[in-house]
Amino acid sequence: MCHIGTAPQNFFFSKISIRVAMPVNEIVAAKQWSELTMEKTEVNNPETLEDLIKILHEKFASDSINVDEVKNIMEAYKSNPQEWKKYAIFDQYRYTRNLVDKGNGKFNLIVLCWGEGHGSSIHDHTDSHCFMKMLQGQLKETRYEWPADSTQTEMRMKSQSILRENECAYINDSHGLHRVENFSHTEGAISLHLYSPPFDKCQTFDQRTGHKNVVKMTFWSEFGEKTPIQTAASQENN
Ligand SMILES: N[C@@H](CS(=O)O)C(=O)O
Ligand SMILES: [Fe+2]
Repeated sequence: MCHIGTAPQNFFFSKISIRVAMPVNEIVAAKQWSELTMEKTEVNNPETLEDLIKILHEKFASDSINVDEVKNIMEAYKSNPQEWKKYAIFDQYRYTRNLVDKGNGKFNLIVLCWGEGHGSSIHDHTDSHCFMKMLQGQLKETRYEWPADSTQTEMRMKSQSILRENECAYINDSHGLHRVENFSHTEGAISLHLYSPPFDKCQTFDQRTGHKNVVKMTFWSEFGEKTPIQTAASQENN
């Protein structure tokens, strides 16, 4: 009985005395610690596109990245059209590539706009990481095996999947090649791609023969401003 009666009193007393005795610098340290841990939870939950870009800059500052972590961060950003609409510039004839951020030279972040029925050729990703997140609508991704050299045969399909709003897919050349298509006849689709390291050329492949070509990739707009028409860019990936 006695023990039960006195314990809370002691506890109460010691709690008060710790508070009073805690030096100011320790209180500041405790506050900073709690802010740090709060920041840690925010890392995986970017609230805005600007927030997402800031986090990506931090993650790509080091020489190695964690693919699953980046994929999770991109998925955690909940698409808000107000934040990306200035980059979403469509073309009537083919999908467009709109540069959003140059990632301190470590990555390119690009908004791709796919009109009804638009799609890419089968292509590789020039030994880079490729993250692809849906901002609006849906896209179909078809993956293919690399063709053997000097082949003349139909390319072998590996898999097909539908990417839905806010989902993020990942591919690199070791996973094979892919083609991406907006299969809707009535809606556009918009995706956010991150390539690291950045590249401006890739190889495209003929589905019937496996023959390849190197193509230059251009931006339809940069930082929300339409790029002047480039007449030399006749070979494109779309
Ligand atoms: N990798 C393509 C888009 S997609 O079809 O993955 C590009 O950057 O143009
Ligand atoms: Fe691609």
